Amino acid sequence: MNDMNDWCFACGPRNPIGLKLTFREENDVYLTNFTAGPEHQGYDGIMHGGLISTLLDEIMARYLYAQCLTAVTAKLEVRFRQPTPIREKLTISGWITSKRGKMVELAAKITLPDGTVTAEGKAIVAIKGDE
Ligand SMILES: CCCCCCCCCCCC(=O)SCCNC(=O)CCNC(=O)[C@H](O)C(C)(C)COP(=O)(O)OP(=O)(O)OC[C@H]1O[C@@H](n2cnc3c(N)ncnc32)[C@H](O)[C@@H]1OP(=O)(O)O
Repeated sequence: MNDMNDWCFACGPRNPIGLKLTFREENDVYLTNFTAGPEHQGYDGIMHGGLISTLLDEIMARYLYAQCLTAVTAKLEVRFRQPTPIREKLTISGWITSKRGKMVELAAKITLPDGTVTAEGKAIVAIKGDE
């Protein structure tokens, strides 16, 4: 882990075009909030699917980083359940579902203020050694 991690697109405080996510943990669930703007949309008013995937990827892989593990996403699956609107406060949550050696399986979701789930993710995240 080094200072260049400060440039992480999703959470790096130094990245001028990054999302600058900040995180918290509650009852073994890792959480962040994000409100997308027009610069994050694909179709008018709808968040770009690639960035939705980024939010889900980040909440899962970074949960392990927060546990002082160097972790990289080995597989990411996204289910876009319904359009994710811009200008609404999103809650992104992630949690561990199983561990198999150095591979950790996690799940995640994006929720609107009214509780609607717009997207779900599953990931296999690999714990890297000190090599
Ligand atoms: C403020 C600062 C913040 C700092 C920022 C912190 C947050 C960052 C969050 C961003 C997260 C990302 O996007 S990370 C960036 C995107 N991801 C990457 O770049 C990862 C690229 N891929 C890799 O490096 C590699 O493929 C690995 C490490 C994932 C796996 O390679 P490896 O270690 O050589 O392992 P390998 O021999 O291939 O496989 C070992 C065993 O794992 C299994 N295995 C391997 N891959 C998979 C897979 N996808 N799904 C299932 N199983 C798999 C194999 O079957 C094998 O089992 P067996 O047959 O032996 O039983």
